[in-house]
Order: sequence, then structure tokens, then C-alpha cells
Amino acid sequence: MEVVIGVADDLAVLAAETIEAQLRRRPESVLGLATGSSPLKVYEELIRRHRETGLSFSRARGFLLDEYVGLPAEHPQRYRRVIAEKLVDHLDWPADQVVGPDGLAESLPRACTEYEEAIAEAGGVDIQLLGIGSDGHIAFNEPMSSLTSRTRVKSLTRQTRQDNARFFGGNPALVPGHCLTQGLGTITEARHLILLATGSEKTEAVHQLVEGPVSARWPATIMQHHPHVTVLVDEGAASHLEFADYYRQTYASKPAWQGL
Ligand SMILES: N[C@@H]1[C@@H](O)[C@H](O)[C@@H](COP(=O)(O)O)O[C@@H]1O
Repeated sequence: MEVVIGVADDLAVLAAETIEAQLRRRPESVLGLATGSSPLKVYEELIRRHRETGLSFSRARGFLLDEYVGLPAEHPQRYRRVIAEKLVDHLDWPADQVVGPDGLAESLPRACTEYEEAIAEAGGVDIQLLGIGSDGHIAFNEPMSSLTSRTRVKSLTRQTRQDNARFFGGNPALVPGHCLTQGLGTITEARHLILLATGSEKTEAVHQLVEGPVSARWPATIMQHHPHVTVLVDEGAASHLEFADYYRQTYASKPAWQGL
């Protein structure tokens, strides 16, 4: 696991650079997309690169991490719609090459199985972008999620509904109680995981993710078992990291050609 401590704009550039390098190496790459506020600067940077340097997404595939259950297709917080607005609609990325779990499916368990199959048929995810919840969730894998879980229906905790209420006019009761989410087992099959976290609300979650014991209590800690993880954090999110000086030193002495 590599930890990079920096300012949010620079971290977003690092993530975008890595995605660009992947797409230039293999235009038909598979990208794992996250919603929430953490990846937004990365998306802005990718859009800029598309406009200014011709970075193309036309042959790429994209898979969303999760989706609320039951939000109508036109709801502004439906994750498929959010990702279209924040990213896909601004690129040369055909809309049908970016998919998410179907929170409106007649059979939710079948939608979950089909989603797993679609990811496998695409050859798996090359780079997975991630945020982290203040309770240590990734995607919507809440505390006590099975560390080997697959895509499934989950109930959201009161904390997550409270945290996400800002997208629903500040009212936690309007945040759906259920979601479909890739499991921890699904996410950790991606070949490179890049997690972004900024701000002091993420301090404890980031400390646990990087330095805590692997435990379902803090689901993101499963990433410690993955061979290629990059954690991009600002000073606020990094402020409880016991080994922060070591991470800074290591990153400062890293050869430029190595990338993330
Ligand atoms: N399902 C999403 C997660 O994928 C995201 O990582 C988390 C953090 O969100 P933010 O980046 O807005 O802090 O929120 C939501 O619950």
C-alpha cells in the first residue's frame, strides 16, 4: 500500500495521470468509477485532458461501484445519472459502455448476479477509484460487511444516511435505506485500487484503513491484502497517521518513472 499525502488538486492530477497512462497503454481498459464528492476533481481533470490533449474513452468500459435501490431513473442522485453528469457526458465515452448495478430491477438479487457476470466478461477492472465513508465503508460496504462479499443488496447505516443527506436537501429520511453494492471481494479483484480521501471527517477511517488491524469493523481495511493500492490523502485526512513521516519520505524518494 502506498500512501501519498498532498493537496487535493495535486492528488486528483496524480489519479488522472494514472488513468490516462492506462488508457493510452490499452484504450479498451476497464475503469471502476466511484460517486460521492471525493473523485470529483479527478473527473474534472480527466475531462480537461480529454478536451485539451485528446485523451479518448471511446473504447473503454466503466463500472460503477454501487447504486441506491428504488430511486427513479430521473432522480438527480441516482448514481448512474450522477456519473453521466459529472463525467461521461463530457467525454467521447459511449453511454452504454458505462454501467452500474440496477437499483430498479424487478429482481435485485438477479441484477447483482448479472452485474458480477458483466464485470467478469469485461475481463475485470483495471483501475478502481474509491472514496471512503467516515465509518470506513468503501462503495456501500458498511461495517461488518463480509470481507469476501460479492455484489448484493445492503442496508445503509444511520451514519451513512446522515453523511449523504447533503445530497438530498439535508434530510436523512430522503436517503434511500437500501442499495446495491459491489462486495469487498468484488472490489479487491480490481488490479489497481486508488482511494482518495480529504478532510478531517475521514481522519479515523483513513488511519484504520492504512494502519489498523484488518477487520470487518472497518471494511476498507481489506485493502491491506491487495498487492497494488494507492491511498491519496490531504493533510486533514492524514492527520492521525502514525507513520506519516515515513510515507512522505518514501514518496519523496520514489523514482518518477515508477508512477503510482
Ligand atoms: N457510496 C458512496 C461511496 O462510494 C463514497 O466513497 C462515500 C464517501 O463519499 P464522499 O466522497 O462524498 O465523502 O459515500 C458514499 O456512501
